[in-house]
Amino acid sequence: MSTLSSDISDRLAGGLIVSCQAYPGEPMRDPRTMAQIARAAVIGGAVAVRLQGIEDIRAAAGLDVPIVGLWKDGDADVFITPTLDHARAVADAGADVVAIDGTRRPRPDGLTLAATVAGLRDTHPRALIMADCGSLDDAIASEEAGVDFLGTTLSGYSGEREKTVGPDIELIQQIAKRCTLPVIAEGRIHSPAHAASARQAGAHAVCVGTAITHPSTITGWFVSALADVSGELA
Ligand SMILES: CC(=O)N[C@H](C=O)[C@@H](O)[C@H](O)[C@H](O)COP(=O)(O)O
Repeated sequence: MSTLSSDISDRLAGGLIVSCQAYPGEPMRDPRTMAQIARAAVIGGAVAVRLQGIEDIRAAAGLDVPIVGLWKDGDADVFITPTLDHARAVADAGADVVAIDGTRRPRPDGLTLAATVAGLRDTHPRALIMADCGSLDDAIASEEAGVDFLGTTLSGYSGEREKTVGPDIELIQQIAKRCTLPVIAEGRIHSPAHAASARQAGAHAVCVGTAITHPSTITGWFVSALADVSGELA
């Protein structure tokens, strides 16, 4: 592990990364809004923030925590920072850690994951790389490809694993046991208890998005709980 990588890894250790994302067409889809949410998360104790899109990453510059940046683009299966050009643009925008698709699926630019990692290292040696994986085999391949962090982001979304209710604790355990790199647990961590379980399962850090930064979904959780009670009372 390089000095740079171990510095950031130390800052993330045991901590919470907050993913601040609004989806196309949503009212909060605005870089200034996302930067404000990111600042609020830092005040709450986040050790890093995860931001989607070049403008959102730029808008969050100057925060006192590392930025994990990604760029969701395209209609292909591989859409999280899908190509080397996307990865370079995310690094140029100011991300300390570039999150890229870490699955073994074909990438839109035809490069392998290893070639993508090597290409980014060539032009942006200071950028660290997080592989967003969907399975243990993805994580093993990503580690071999030379990334810095292994995320469970795509578990339940890449076709290799069931979409668990809550985090995929089994996958976190499998990766932590089999791989050497730090694991970032991400995906459907919907409560502090989920976050604690992910950490206990071997995660180096835990990334939460929806449950902190997506008010429409959170509102929906409350609305359906009330609807369930109304059904029982009827
Ligand atoms: C699968 C995919 O596209 N995941 C994205 C990755 O950046 C985001 O939409 C998620 O919100 C993020 O991973 C955090 O997960 P959760 O929102 O479940 O806490």
